[in-house]
Amino acid sequence: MTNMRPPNKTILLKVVILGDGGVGKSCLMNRFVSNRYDENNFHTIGVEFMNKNIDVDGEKYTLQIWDTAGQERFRALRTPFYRGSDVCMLCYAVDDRDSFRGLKQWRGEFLNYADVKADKFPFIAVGNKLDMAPKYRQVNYEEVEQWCQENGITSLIETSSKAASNVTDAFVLAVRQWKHMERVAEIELRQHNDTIDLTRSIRLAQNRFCCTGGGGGSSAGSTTSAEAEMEDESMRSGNSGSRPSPLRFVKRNAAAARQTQATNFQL
Ligand SMILES: Nc1nc2c(ncn2[C@@H]2O[C@H](COP(=O)(O)OP(=O)(O)OP(=O)(O)O)[C@@H](O)[C@H]2O)c(=O)[nH]1
Repeated sequence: MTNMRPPNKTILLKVVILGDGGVGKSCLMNRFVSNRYDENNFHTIGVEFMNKNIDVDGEKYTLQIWDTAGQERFRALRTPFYRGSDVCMLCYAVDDRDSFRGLKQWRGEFLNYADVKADKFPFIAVGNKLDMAPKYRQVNYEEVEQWCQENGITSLIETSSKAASNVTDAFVLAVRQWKHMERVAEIELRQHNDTIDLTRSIRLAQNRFCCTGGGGGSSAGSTTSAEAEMEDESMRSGNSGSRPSPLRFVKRNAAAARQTQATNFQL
């Protein structure tokens, strides 16, 4: 028994999306939840959230996605909502270098207000606006990958809400990152306790709950990614049978074009 979750229950995860104003956080959420894209989105004031059901690696999740205001003047309105998050998506736009530079500050703000440990929390970096013509690109995948490695962020993906590229994959990656952290926490817990006290609620890296309801969200309800069929061991390379060394970044689908670039954590 690896955890105390009853089988066939839906796991509710709070996913918070952070990043500079205009990088496309609201568009990302809307594309994922409703498959809609609005070229003339208004700036978010404070926070908004939407639910979406998704199956990942044979488990059902309801993602409660919190879209936050990126503009500095709304700082006080967004920060109270960081607590209780299970996953944090750090967003930048590939055509906006400042938004990449801002990731450090966003990560710091989140760690401060969510009150979680940096090395125990699942962050994922998301580079949006992948559809922009190459001449407008200001941020290279490789430099973000490097920054992620230096800051203990183990998942990176580029997306386009406009072109609907990699959007579901980004959320699947986020769930997998959460799952990975949960397993690490469980292993640590077992190492510290030979006997697990089943009457004690295990608060792993973050809050999480089980629920039986559908959680609202899109009428489309549950989304099943082809990748979601892969076992959680797919946090390892999908096309390599050998066990990779720990704490190493690899590119999934290395042969794929930039459009599908994603970095994932290696167990
Ligand atoms: N080319 C391109 N433009 C995008 C994409 N996503 C969003 N945009 C554009 O960027 C604008 C801002 O997107 P939003 O989703 O509102 O940005 P945000 O990060 O939520 O901004 P704040 O609410 O101010 O924090 C949109 O109105 C679109 O015009 C994308 O994938 N590609």
